[in-house]
Parts: sequence; C-alpha cells; structure tokens
Amino acid sequence: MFNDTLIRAARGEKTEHTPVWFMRQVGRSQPEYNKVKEKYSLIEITKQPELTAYLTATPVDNYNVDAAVLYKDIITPLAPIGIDVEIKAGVGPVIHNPVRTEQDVEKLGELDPFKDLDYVYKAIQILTQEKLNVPLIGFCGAPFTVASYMIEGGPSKNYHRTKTMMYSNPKLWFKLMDKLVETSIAYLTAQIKAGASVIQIFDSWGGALNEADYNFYLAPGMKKIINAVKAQNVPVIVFGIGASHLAAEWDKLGSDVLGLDWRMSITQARELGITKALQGNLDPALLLSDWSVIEERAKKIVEEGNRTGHIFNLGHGVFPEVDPDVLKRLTELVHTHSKGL
Ligand SMILES: Cc1c2[nH]c(c1CCC(=O)O)Cc1[nH]c(c(CCC(=O)O)c1C)Cc1[nH]c(c(CCC(=O)O)c1C)Cc1[nH]c(c(CCC(=O)O)c1C)C2
Repeated sequence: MFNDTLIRAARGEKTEHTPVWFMRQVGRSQPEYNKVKEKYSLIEITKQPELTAYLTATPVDNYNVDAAVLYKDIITPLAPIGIDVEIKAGVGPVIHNPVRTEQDVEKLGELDPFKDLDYVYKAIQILTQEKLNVPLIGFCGAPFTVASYMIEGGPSKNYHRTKTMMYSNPKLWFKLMDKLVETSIAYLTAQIKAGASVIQIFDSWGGALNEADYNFYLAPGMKKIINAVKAQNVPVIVFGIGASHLAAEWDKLGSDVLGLDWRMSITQARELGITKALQGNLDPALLLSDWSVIEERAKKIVEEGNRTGHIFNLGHGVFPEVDPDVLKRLTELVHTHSKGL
C-alpha cells in the first residue's frame, strides 16, 4: 500500500504518525553508497538510472523513512545549459567557467529536460513505477544558491562576487534570475511528470541576505517557481540554513511547507504566526551524541509538531560520520512517539 503520510502532512493535515525523511539520507553515512562511490563519481552515478534508483531506494528499505529523495545534486541541470561543472571530493561543486559578465549570462542555453536529462527521468520512473511505496521528493537549488556557485565558481563563505553582481548590476542579476527561474521550472515540471510527488527547493545559502534584499532580489523568482509547481498540484517545501531571520518573509513565498534548520524551534515558528506545515529540525550534530540525548531532543520536536502539518527531518544533512543504525532507530522513535500523542 502506498504510504502518502508525508504528502498529507505537507498539506497541513493531521496524520496517524509524524512522517520522517533525512536530508542527505543517501550519502556517505551509508555503506552501500560508499561502495558504489569507490567506482563512480556523483555525476557518473546520476547518468545510470538503475544505480541511481537503487541508491535512492536504499534508505527507504534500511530506515523505513516516509519519503525517498532523488540521488542527484543541485548542479545537475547546469551542464546542459553550458556550465562546466565537476564535484570535487571534499569541496563540492566547482565551476570552471564562472558566470560574471553580461556575455556569460547571454551564452547560457535553454534546458530541454527530457532530452538533456533523460537519465534523471528514467531513474524517477523506475522508482515511482516499480520500487517505491512512499513519495519521491524531487528538488532543485533556489536561484540564489545555484547562482552563488555559478558566479563564485565554487563554495563560498561570504558570496562577495554574487552580492557584487546583485547590488551593482541589478539588470544583469535579474537577467540571470530569469534564466534560473525558467530552468528550474522546466526541470521541476519534468521531475513531476516523471513521477515526483513532492518538491523541495533548497535555498541553502539564501540566509546570507537580509529580509529587505531577499524580498527585492530573490522573492519574485522564488514565487514564480513555487506557483508553477503548485499549479501542478504538488506540495512544495522551501528550506534554507541560517535563515531564521527570513522565516516571516519565506512564509509569504507561498510554499506549502517551511523547512527549518535547528536554530529556530517549531514552537518559535508558530509564535511568529506561521501556520503552514513545518519540516525539521533536529540539529544534525546531535546524531553523534549518546542515544539518550537524541531521544530526548527528538521527542520534544515530535511533541512540538503534534502530528499536525509536521514532517520530521534534521536541520541540515546527515554527516558522513553518523551510524546508519541511529537513523533507523530515530525513524522508529519518531513513528512510535508520534502515534502516542
Ligand atoms: C551525496 C552528495 C550529493 N552532493 C554532494 C555529495 C557529497 C559528495 C559525493 O558523494 O560526491 C556534493 C556536494 N554538493 C553540494 C555540496 C555543498 C558544498 C558547499 O558547502 O557549498 C557538496 C559537498 C551542493 C549542494 N547539493 C545539495 C545542496 C542543497 C542541500 C544542502 O544544503 O546540503 C547543496 C548546497 C543538494 C543535494 N546533493 C545531493 C543530494 C541527494 C542526496 C540526499 O539528500 O540524500 C541533495 C539533495 C547529493
């Protein structure tokens, strides 16, 4: 039987148990993943639909989580539009032709998702037609987060080149935003057509901006992407790290769910007047503590969420050092404890 608990929670409903998934549930904490990584890089894996589907389904089988998240990266749609990108071990995405001038932006191509990324959609089809009995979460990076890699050329601490383009050449900035909004909509629409039934937009680094700047430079593009997904009757989660100061602004973007990191509690978000579904928000570092500490903190979050419009997750991705048995035990704890509420 199909377990749609996470979709109902995303729509704000009361559910029989609190649904759980973990950001980076496919990744270096898993022996199965590490074995595959000895042979192939992330980009090589994503080009093999059977292998991608196998890795994506593994945490559902091993931990009993309520959703799968497609194994790929936020940079996956960039190569087809002309970005020379690799994922460097221990670093992250590195871009060899950063986008910094008007010419660079104009050179960016158009994404034809089913043609350019057919392997992504094949993996989704294998998963949703054959393998999964839980929703598949499709995703993209938000325009600011993706633009930060494109402009900086890789991971950044202060995003100074990105902010320089934004503040000093808003015309060029909005041209780039239009391009990324259009690419994201095409990309997400194709993921939904292939079978994804929930979408998460990762604005991981959006918290680098203050509320007024986010509102002016980013919110219009985010609203367009969110509206395009919602028009396809699929719930949308917006998530960022260190973005508590933007919670009230992000609440107005129109997503179904707000993903919280560990800095703001569910109770604090409710006190701010946020009524939509919430996702989160155990500090991922806690998973390296004693089980008694994890148990106490997780139960508190489950109680705050009260099995109503709440999706349990970490405040950011699983660290590679985490014991997979802890994720299994935690999923079980959230399920049982929430049933008792
Ligand atoms: C497992 C993995 C991924 N990407 C990278 C890794 C680790 C390295 C590897 O195994 O090759 C490099 C990889 N890719 C990226 C980074 C971050 C680099 C940085 O600090 O800027 C790294 C190490 C960029 C990236 N990539 C992603 C984000 C948004 C979420 C977040 O904030 O973590 C971001 C910012 C999304 C992402 N990336 C991935 C997934 C699917 C797996 C899952 O969640 O279970 C997802 C959802 C897959």
